[in-house]
Amino acid sequence: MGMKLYGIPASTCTARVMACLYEKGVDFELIPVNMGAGEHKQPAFLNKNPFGQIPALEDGDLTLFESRAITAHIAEKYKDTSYDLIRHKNLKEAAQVKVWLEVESQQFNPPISAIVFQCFFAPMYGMKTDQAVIDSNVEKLGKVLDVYEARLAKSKYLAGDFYSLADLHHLSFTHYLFKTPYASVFNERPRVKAWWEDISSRPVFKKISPAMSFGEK
Ligand SMILES: N[C@@H](CCC(=O)N[C@@H](CSO)C(=O)NCC(=O)O)C(=O)O
Repeated sequence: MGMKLYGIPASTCTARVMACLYEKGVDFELIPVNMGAGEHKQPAFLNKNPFGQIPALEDGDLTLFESRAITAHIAEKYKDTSYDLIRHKNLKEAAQVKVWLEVESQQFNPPISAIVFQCFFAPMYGMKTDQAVIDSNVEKLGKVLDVYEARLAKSKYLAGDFYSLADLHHLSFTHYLFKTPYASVFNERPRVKAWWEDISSRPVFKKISPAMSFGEK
């Protein structure tokens, strides 16, 4: 029985897992969760993720949640299949992948998720967009991307001269950022812009990006 991924393709964190599954060529069944009906807060789903958030993954008798833990499991389980996302044969390269995986989660994700929330979810939930929150997080994201700009002067990708899970983890939120008026935070940094164009030109991104939309123009 194949893997079951619970979530929706428009969700950044579900799309992060789908990108990893596609990159590894692993079959899976996507089981939609009806967020509008609050299905993710019902007992059946809370049994899969006690925090009541999508995605969750069932891999045989293993049930996982947290998208980055799920992708790490997939990348490890299928490390000898298709493209090596975690450089498991080279301890130093693998260590750099671990660093930049954390950088995405700890430094990049907080500001970019705040901007995406304000631009997409606040209006959707009938909340007023807080421009001050956007402005401060665009500035914060800019400082993070200044570090990326310097890093990408030394290596083609974040963890080294190889595409890795660390780059892949950036795909879904950045896709949404480019739908906001704040794409300049990427485009005004030439190496970051070139890096984004490179990683978003991979077939995987073409598979996940069409569904990532909340009905915006
Ligand atoms: N750290 C977790 C975040 C999951 C998350 O925010 N999921 C969102 C949808 S993705 O934008 C979600 O389920 N939101 C509904 C809610 O939080 O109630 C992960 O990486 O899996």
